[in-house]
Order: sequence, then C-alpha cells, then structure tokens
Amino acid sequence: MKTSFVLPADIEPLSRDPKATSPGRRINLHHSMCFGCGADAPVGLRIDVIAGEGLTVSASMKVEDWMQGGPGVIHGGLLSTAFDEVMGTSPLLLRMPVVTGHLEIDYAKPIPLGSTVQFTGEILGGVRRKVYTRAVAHLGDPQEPVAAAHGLFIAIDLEKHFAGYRDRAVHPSGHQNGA
Ligand SMILES: CCCCCCCC/C=C\CCCCCCCC(=O)SCCNC(=O)CCNC(=O)[C@H](O)C(C)(C)COP(=O)(O)OP(=O)(O)OC[C@H]1O[C@@H](n2cnc3c(N)ncnc32)[C@H](O)[C@@H]1OP(=O)(O)O
Repeated sequence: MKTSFVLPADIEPLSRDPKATSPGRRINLHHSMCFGCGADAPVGLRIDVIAGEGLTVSASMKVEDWMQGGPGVIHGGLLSTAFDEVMGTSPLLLRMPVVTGHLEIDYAKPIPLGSTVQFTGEILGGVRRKVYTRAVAHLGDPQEPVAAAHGLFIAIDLEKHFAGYRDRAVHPSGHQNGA
C-alpha cells in the first residue's frame, strides 16, 4: 500500500516488558470513559485491543450505521480514531503510557457499513521518548488491506501530563470532579 511515512534513520528496536499483558488477552482499558475503548463512554468505539506475540496487537470493529461518512461507507476520521486507539494501546506492551504525537492514515478502499474491520498493529521501534508504530486494516483477507496507518506516540509522565485537566474529567456517574 502506498504511504509517504518515513521512519527515522536512528530508530532502535524496543522489547516487550516481561510483565506485559500475555498474548491473546485484552490489554486493560486505560479508563472506562475513553471514547476509543471505554465500556462506560456514552458514545464511543469500545475497541478491545488484544496483545499479540512480541510487540504486536490486534483488534476488530463492526462498522455501525452511525459511523457513516460517504453514503454506505465509514467516515475516514472515525477510522483514524480506531487506528489511534489500536496503535496507541500498543506501547502498553512496553508498559509505557503515551499520547499521540503524529498520526498518518493511508486509505486504500471504501469500507462498507456492516463490515467488520480487523486491525493488526506493531511497534516498529523507538527513539528516546518516541515510539513508532504501524497498523493495517482488512475486512477478512489480510492480503487485501483496506487501510494502513503510522503513528508516533510520545511517552509521558501520566500524573504530570493530565495534572491541569483532571478537574474536568467525566466519570461513569456523569459527574465531573468538583461538580
Ligand atoms: C485519549 C487520551 C489518552 C490518554 C493516555 C493515557 C495513558 C494510557 C496509555 C496508553 C493507552 C493509550 C491509548 C490511547 C490512544 C489514543 C491516544 C490519544 O489520542 S492521545 C490525545 C492526543 N494527543 C495529545 O493530546 C498530545 C498533545 N501533545 C502534547 O501533549 C505534547 O506535544 C507531547 C507530550 C506529545 C510532547 O511534548 P513534550 O514537551 O513532552 O516533548 P517534546 O520535546 O515536545 O517531544 C518529545 C519528542 O517527540 C517529538 N515530537 C513531538 N511531537 C511530534 C510530532 N507531531 N511529530 C514529530 N515529532 C514529534 C519531539 O520532536 C521530541 O523528539 P526528540 O526526542 O527531540 O527527537
């Protein structure tokens, strides 16, 4: 599939943390109200990301009617959110919390409503706090990809990164902190 994404020349291999989620198991939600993966989010994709061997992950997503962009097909921005979730969860195999720095999507074919998109993702390597990832989407035949993505995720200190925003956080009860 065509892409203009270029990996840096100084990229280094990364290795799975021994305590990472075992292959075949769901990588734990980062929080239940997340639009991408949260089970309590009022609207969201509810994607379960499954740990694979090594630095790989997989996931699937049924394309519901509310995900429509063009007539009968998925909205491209929604697909990019799914890729963000799949690739953004993969650094948890390194036991590293991250946020998205840069996301690129290559759209190869329209994806019909009612289909199930299957994602495979992998960590390609890292440079300092930067983790480079890639993912591919297909509709059942891995030889026929419908889209692919590259994501650059940046390791963060969780407490510091969200310190100024936690008072706005929405909880499953529907309440915000301090509300
Ligand atoms: C949705 C919530 C997610 C919560 C996560 C909780 C943890 C759970 C863990 C895991 C599960 C996650 C599953 C989630 C999936 C979805 C993730 C999202 O959608 S995240 C939301 C969107 N993203 C942001 O809101 C970031 C906003 N940006 C920032 O906060 C900063 O810009 C940040 C932290 C990314 C970098 O800022 P600095 O000050 O800490 O560090 P500097 O020095 O600027 O960057 C570090 C290195 O990265 C490069 N870099 C940064 N941004 C880049 C870019 N856009 N392109 C290329 N390089 C970039 C820089 O050049 C630098 O590289 P050199 O080491 O010097 O080589």
